[in-house]
Amino acid sequence: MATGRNHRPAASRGRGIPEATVARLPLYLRALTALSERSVPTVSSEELAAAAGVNSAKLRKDFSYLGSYGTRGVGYDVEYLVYQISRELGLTQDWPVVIVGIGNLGAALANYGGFASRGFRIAALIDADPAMTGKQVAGLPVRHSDELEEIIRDTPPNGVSIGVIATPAGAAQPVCDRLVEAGVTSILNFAPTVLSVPEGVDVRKVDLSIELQILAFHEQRKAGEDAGAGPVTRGGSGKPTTETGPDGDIPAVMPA
Ligand SMILES: NC(=O)c1ccc[n+]([C@@H]2O[C@H](COP(=O)([O-])OP(=O)(O)OC[C@H]3O[C@@H](n4cnc5c(N)ncnc54)[C@H](O)[C@@H]3O)[C@@H](O)[C@H]2O)c1
Repeated sequence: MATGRNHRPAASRGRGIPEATVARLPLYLRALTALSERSVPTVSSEELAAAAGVNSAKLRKDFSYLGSYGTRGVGYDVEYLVYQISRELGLTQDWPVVIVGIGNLGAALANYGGFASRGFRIAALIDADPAMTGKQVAGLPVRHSDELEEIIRDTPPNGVSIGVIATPAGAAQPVCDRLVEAGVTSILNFAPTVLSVPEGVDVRKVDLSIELQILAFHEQRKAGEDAGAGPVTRGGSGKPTTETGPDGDIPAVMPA
């Protein structure tokens, strides 16, 4: 059974920010972080919307939920918005994450430097293969899955609440069950299977092959339009799109 620990970011839900807005906040944050790295002090809603691939009216509405309205003629303060969005997303605190399944994908994820810089600390790498135990991946020793529960419960300061599943599809549900039983309340699933979880547990699913299939669909449509059916439009919807995601039809990372 999931423990009573509340690992959920106090953020959004309690204050009634729509899920669609929450899903766009990381896009704004990514664009704002790039501006911040270039020491850009302020940004207009139009510029930021274009950089994030979101409609600017939607952006202004989203920011109103954060209580951020910008200054007419000046725009939004980049550093302050980075702070506000990070706080809203719960990124001002450190989130320990475990990755289960340290094969090709799990090792690539472990080696990805972008987690730490966004407030996610890899607490442990877990694999069922005894031959993997103790091997160093991304500077961490792989731990055997027999230790999974202990790792989830005992990682300081409050255990682990986020688990990444990168096992073969057949192992994903049992791994998910064990993670949840030990106290994990958020799961990022890369395995091509639909996970069932109890209420209160969030699952996000990443499937790059689905993204490719969506691109193939748009390519096919563009090819049809090129053949004379009408003007060529990006994304096939008649409006310019830089990215399909929370502002578009299909999320890049899907709820399970
Ligand atoms: N979502 C995507 O876009 C995407 C992309 C690539 C791969 N995948 C999926 O990710 C998964 C991993 O792919 P891969 O290429 O890394 O496979 P892989 O075979 O290289 O690695 C899988 C690892 O999981 C471990 N494992 C198996 N059962 C386990 C269990 N019960 N507990 C802990 N560890 C266990 C294995 O020992 C192995 O090290 C697959 O399900 C694959 O389909 C998804």
